[in-house]
Amino acid sequence: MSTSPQVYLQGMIKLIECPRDAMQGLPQFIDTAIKAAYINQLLQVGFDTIDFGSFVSPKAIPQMRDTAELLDLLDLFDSKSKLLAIVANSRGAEDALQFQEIDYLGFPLSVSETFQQRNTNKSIKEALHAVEEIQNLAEIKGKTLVTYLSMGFGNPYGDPYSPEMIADFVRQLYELGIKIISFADTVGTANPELIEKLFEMNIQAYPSIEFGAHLHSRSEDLEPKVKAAMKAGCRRFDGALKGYGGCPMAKDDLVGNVATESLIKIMEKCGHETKLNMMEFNEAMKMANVVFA
Ligand SMILES: CC(=O)SCCNC(=O)CCNC(=O)[C@H](O)C(C)(C)COP(=O)(O)OP(=O)(O)OC[C@H]1O[C@@H](n2cnc3c(N)ncnc32)[C@H](O)[C@@H]1OP(=O)(O)O
Repeated sequence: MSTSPQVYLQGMIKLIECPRDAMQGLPQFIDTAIKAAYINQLLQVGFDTIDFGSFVSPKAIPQMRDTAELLDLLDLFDSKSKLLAIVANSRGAEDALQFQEIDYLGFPLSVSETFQQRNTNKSIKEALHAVEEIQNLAEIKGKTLVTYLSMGFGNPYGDPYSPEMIADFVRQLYELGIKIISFADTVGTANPELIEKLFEMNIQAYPSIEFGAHLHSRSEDLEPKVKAAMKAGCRRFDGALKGYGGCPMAKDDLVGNVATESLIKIMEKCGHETKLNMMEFNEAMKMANVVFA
């Protein structure tokens, strides 16, 4: 049965561009000035949010060690985009919250015990405690914590997984006052049926929470996945130009980020105007060729 176009059209789409995710795993350090030039170009495009950097251990993610310096080089005054920085402990949150320019903190929570350890050296219990601390710190400063649920569609480590487990994580996050939760398909295991089910059950149960999709997918599989999320009411999508990147802490068979240009095409097919400046977007695409060469 085909889906009525109306299903896709309700509500504004938010596109979150993730240069941080695109860059973080690259072994050769990208000069801070080059990062800044690229992000400044992205700031001209009109994305809702730019996930631009992270305040984490430079030993864990060496590429992002210059996030504080990078901020000084960003031209934010004529951009409507908001900035998001990833943090993985209270120390990182305190560092990020010193910067007025940052609107959102992002925390990588995981439903996989193995991945939570691997990514943040914490158990899930410890990570949930960190979420609580960071949420409190963010609230004091009037900022919003976005919580990612990585391995949200299954994991390659053999850890337990079920949609009901996800619902339980969402309940706990709701009780901590979390307003935005993004389901991350960190290694690209999701299928359209699971995506629809997960978004539908959680959006219906928690209408006050904004749910997002941080998918990793081969481009040929992407459209049905995005449509499944949209059909279930998801209106927040993460992507990275040309599909660069992915989490370096994840298992070896990592699939890249969702290519933003593919997301835009799918949104347009579904009748959504993305309201992006496509001239600036095309400039950013040209720059990506150089930054990620
Ligand atoms: C799915 C995704 O894409 S998520 C994004 C990618 N993943 C990430 O960004 C997660 C990064 N992970 C981390 O930064 C780490 O696992 C941590 C910091 C959260 C925890 O690691 P731990 O080793 O337990 O931290 P611990 O507190 O023992 O400190 C270890 C070192 O990191 C440093 N460190 C800890 N937190 C921070 C921070 N927020 N900023 C800078 N340095 C830090 C410490 O000073 C210490 O340095 P030293 O060895 O020179 O003394």
